[in-house]
Amino acid sequence: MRHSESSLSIDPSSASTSSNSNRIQVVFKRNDLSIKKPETLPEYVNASAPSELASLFDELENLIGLQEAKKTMYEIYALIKINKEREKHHLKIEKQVFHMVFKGNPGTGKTTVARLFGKMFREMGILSKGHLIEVERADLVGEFIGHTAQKTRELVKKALGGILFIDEAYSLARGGEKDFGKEAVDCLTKALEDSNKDFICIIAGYNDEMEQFLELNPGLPSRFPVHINFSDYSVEELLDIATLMTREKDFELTREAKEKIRRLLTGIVNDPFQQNFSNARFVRNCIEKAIRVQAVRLMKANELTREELQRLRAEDFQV
Ligand SMILES: Nc1ncnc2c1ncn2[C@@H]1O[C@H](COP(=O)(O)OP(=O)(O)OP(=O)(O)O)[C@@H](O)[C@H]1O
Repeated sequence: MRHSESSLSIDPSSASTSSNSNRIQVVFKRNDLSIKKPETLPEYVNASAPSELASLFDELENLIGLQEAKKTMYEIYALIKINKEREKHHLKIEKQVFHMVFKGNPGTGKTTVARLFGKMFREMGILSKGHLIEVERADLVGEFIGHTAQKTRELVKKALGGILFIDEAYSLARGGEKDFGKEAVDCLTKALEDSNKDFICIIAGYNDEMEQFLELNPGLPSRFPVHINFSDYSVEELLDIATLMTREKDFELTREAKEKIRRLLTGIVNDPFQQNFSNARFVRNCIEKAIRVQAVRLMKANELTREELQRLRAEDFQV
């Protein structure tokens, strides 16, 4: 991860002209913070979701960007509602499978959304518990014959009632035919076959590698019918995330601090040699570091006002 500003930085105003530019933008006010948010929450969700679910929809809606994830959840909610109506009229209801593929770069919100989806599925009656079991290759793959199947089965059991989230799922395909990763995939495929099982499996990772992973076993693509792309955030979205994160921690960014972060992000996002940029996680790390730097600065101050304790200044962002 690069922490230095790039010499290739461009006019910040052009940084926001991403693929998101044709979305409807409204100014969303929560407390006293103004963040531009796309207007997406359909009226039917507002009107019909019970309170616990409505507050989870709010939580989803308040996440910056993530349009595909939001749209998918609105569709699933509508489907569940309409199925209930069909039931009343004795019409057939096709049971849909909600195992999903989350495709996107690091820090684009995949785990955050998976955790929230779990709770929302619980409230919608799709899952009984809604918890998230997050695993990676080492959790699934064993060291001797039979060990992998046992480990995988145990994790599926733990995930019952909730979500089994497999991060960097393609690493299961890393070792080829002889690797125990293949055994894990086969075992998982079998668990997914049982559509009555009360759990949802989400596999996550980078775009291309996920496509290759799905080709590994002919049974896999049809078992993961829901695909969600997690795009890299634009500079404006990352700045909105920075504002949200600081607010949630009871801090605030001065105008100069925001400009400094904007310049830094513009440099990184437009750097053609930039690799492994971790999107919102990079922003979180920057803010956490700035909070430490601010603490040292404040230790030298004569007087500590409430405002100064909250204020993150440009000089606190030492990159
Ligand atoms: N849209 C968003 N709004 C606010 N915060 C976000 C958003 N997306 C991500 N974050 C924050 O960024 C951090 C990284 O997010 P998360 O772990 O969900 O990403 P990820 O895609 O699962 O990353 P990885 O693939 O590297 O595991 C978390 O602290 C999360 O709270």
